[in-house]
Amino acid sequence: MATDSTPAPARITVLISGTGSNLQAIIDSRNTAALPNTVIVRVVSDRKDAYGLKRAEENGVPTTYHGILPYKKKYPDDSSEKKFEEARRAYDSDLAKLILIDRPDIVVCAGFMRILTTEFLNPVKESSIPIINLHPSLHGDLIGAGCIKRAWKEFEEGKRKKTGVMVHYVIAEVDMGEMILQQEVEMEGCVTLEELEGRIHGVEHGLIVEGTRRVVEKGRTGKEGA
Ligand SMILES: Nc1nc2c(c(=O)[nH]1)N[C@@H](CN(C=O)c1ccc(C(=O)N[C@@H](CCC(=O)O)C(=O)O)cc1)CN2
Ligand SMILES: NCC(=O)N[C@@H]1O[C@H](COP(=O)([O-])[O-])[C@@H](O)[C@H]1O
Repeated sequence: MATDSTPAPARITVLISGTGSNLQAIIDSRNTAALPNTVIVRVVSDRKDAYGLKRAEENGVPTTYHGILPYKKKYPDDSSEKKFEEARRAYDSDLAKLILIDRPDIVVCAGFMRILTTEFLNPVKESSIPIINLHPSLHGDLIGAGCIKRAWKEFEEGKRKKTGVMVHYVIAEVDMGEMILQQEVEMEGCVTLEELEGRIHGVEHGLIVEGTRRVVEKGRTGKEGA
């Protein structure tokens, strides 16, 4: 409830597909100096078994499972060129309708493992709602899914010594939207992939909260508070 002095809390919708450790970081940061005056209005997962749904439920956050299967059954065309294109577009169109009902001020992709089509991006953009994504690579370095494993392979081959994490705006071109902030992660000294994953996740949890705060702040004041 807004009062004359305190604005209404910024409304956050989070999209997930899995464990939800980054969602947990956002949950834990609500209404702290790290993420002041915020409320998570919904968590949406494309995977029914995503542990992040449980994290949300345990913290009183509304959840929705939005699965692709009914769309693949309705639009079964998996021909080589189609690749369930119609199913994906119908899925994304309904996903946009679903999240717009909550009137979010920001949509955060926190381990959401689907490429979003313009059927989702356009309606959300028309509502002037920013969409941001957490990505385990530096801007313009590695693109798409499986970046941590790819960075590790190149490290083992002596082709790289560092990787990183970024938070960026989501546009149609995957992982190429304007960077909001990023942080390098040194790979030297890592003996296993799991060790690198631990270093990366440790950086992610801070970056996703700060990236969300900056974009929320920009929505409030017009300036991204760095
Ligand atoms: N249009 C955009 N969509 C998404 C972006 C983006 O920047 N633009 N960021 C991603 C997150 N992401 C990397 O950060 C990412 C996630 C998933 C994939 C991918 O190839 N997914 C496959 C597999 C889907 C499945 O498992 O069923 C796919 O969608 O075919 C690439 C990048 C969020 N989306
Ligand atoms: N391309 C997107 C991508 O790879 N995202 C990655 O998914 C994981 C989600 O972890 P979480 O479910 O524990 O938050 C995170 O490592 C995030 O960087």
